[in-house]
Amino acid sequence: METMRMPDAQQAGSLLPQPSTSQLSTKVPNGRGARIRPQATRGLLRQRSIRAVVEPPVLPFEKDAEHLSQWRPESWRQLKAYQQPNYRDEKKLRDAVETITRMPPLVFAGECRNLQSRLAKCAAGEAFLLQGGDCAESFSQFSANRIRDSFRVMLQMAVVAMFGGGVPVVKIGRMAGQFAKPRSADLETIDGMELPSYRGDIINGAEFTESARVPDPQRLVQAYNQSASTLNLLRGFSTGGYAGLQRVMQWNLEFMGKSDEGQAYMDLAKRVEEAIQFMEACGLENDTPMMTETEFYVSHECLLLDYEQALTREDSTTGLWYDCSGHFLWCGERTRQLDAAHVEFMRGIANPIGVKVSDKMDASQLVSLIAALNPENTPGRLAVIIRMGAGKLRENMPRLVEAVESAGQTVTWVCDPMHGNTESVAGYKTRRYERIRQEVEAFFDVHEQLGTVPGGLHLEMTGDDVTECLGGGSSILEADLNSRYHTHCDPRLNAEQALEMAFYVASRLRQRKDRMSAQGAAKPSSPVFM
Ligand SMILES: O=C[C@H](O)[C@H](O)COP(=O)(O)O
Ligand SMILES: C=C(OP(=O)(O)O)C(=O)O
Ligand SMILES: [Mn+2]
Repeated sequence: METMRMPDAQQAGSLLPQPSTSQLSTKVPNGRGARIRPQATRGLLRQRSIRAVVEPPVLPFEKDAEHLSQWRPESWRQLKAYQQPNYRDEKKLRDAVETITRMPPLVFAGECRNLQSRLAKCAAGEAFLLQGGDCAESFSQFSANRIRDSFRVMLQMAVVAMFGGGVPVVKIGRMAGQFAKPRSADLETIDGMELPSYRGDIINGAEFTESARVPDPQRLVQAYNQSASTLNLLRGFSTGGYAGLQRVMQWNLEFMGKSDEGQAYMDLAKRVEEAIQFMEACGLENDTPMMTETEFYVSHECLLLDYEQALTREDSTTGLWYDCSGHFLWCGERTRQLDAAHVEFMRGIANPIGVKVSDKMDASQLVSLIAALNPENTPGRLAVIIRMGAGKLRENMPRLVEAVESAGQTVTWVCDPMHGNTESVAGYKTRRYERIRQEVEAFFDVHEQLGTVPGGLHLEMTGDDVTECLGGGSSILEADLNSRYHTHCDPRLNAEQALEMAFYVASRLRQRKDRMSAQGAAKPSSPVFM
């Protein structure tokens, strides 16, 4: 049986920067490493005889096998870690980290490997990733019903995209760990009063009081416990019958039945049900896992490195390190510096990972970052999550995609249409559905023009009937924002808006599939997962 080895308790618990050791022998005294070219990428360029449009990447630290073998869960401590809290009480932090270090992993290495193979299919255009959930999970809004409702909308969206678009959908929740938030500003001012910014419930409280905003290490343990409960319920829903395809009609949420999206969903679900009945008449066994279960993975931003280190365990089967806080971790736009702590941590974990990329990224920088995070160029290992804003994507994404393609790098291209489209309206942080849809449209258009693969969609969304994003079929107006604005950080699509987006994505996936079939290039999708 597969087991996970915990990092040495003393090392994991040691919160002080480790003294320079042989681990990072290529480091030069100023903290930046020797600048050499990555072996893996050079080899690839030779093998595939692809001419790079950018100079081969130059990395701040060596990426050879020896260096990777010297990586430790605490190696990041030697580099600058952005967006970390300043804990006042080191001892309390050490205790909290030690508590989590002794806790069981939340996910297993084998699950992460399965997900990676699914994501490789997304990179190849044989499946599509749907990743969604809260901007910030919270302690106060933690409830079984909320988890169920978000899960249920994800199931509905997946059915729409699969039946409408004709491709398998890989589902990943921003759930069971999505607590830590990077912020643009360290301080927040309200009515002349200045306090430290809210950084997510794993760090401090959202209430605008001095005491709530003090980072509290005990919150790490609470976040771990809540993640464990959330994951437990999600595993129950996924495998206990709730997610069985025969229940496709029953997933419609109460309040959606009356809306246009709810009706469109019911029409589609009816057709799915008929198709299942037809297949049953043909002899399909309806009690196989394919019909009664679903695969559902969890993810969050790999931001709070004390927490991530404490859950990083060595997999006894492969000897690789997995961050067992979630199946998939991503590096945020604000913490993706090549020479800093988050990239150092993430390059050493074997989970499938992602990196957020805005229009600020330049092409050679991206090629270097990809080489650092995926030196073996393993399909499914790395998702590049583009978040540029509807206006900027058409102008800025092509040069990035072209550079990565020319370098022979395989990534899963994912669209986050949320974070580049945030605006402030009537004192609320909001996003317009139309802008979000336009960014998704631009993402599909650019891939179509370049002949590359739109691999997935990353949304901030909820199963609740919130009024946080404007527009969509449900026509949320500016005056509605204060009615059900519940998010602790960024505005989310509500269930109707999310479903509407799924119909749009399905239409683009269908067009793509038809185009590929007409060119004789479509590969049969393997229906091994839903
Ligand atoms: O979720 C992402 C970020 O944490 C969030 O967009 C930051 O918001 P801010 O710009 O208000 O700090
Ligand atoms: C912080 C987030 O995104 P980004 O890093 O793209 O701003 C997020 O996904 O919540
Ligand atoms: Mn967000």
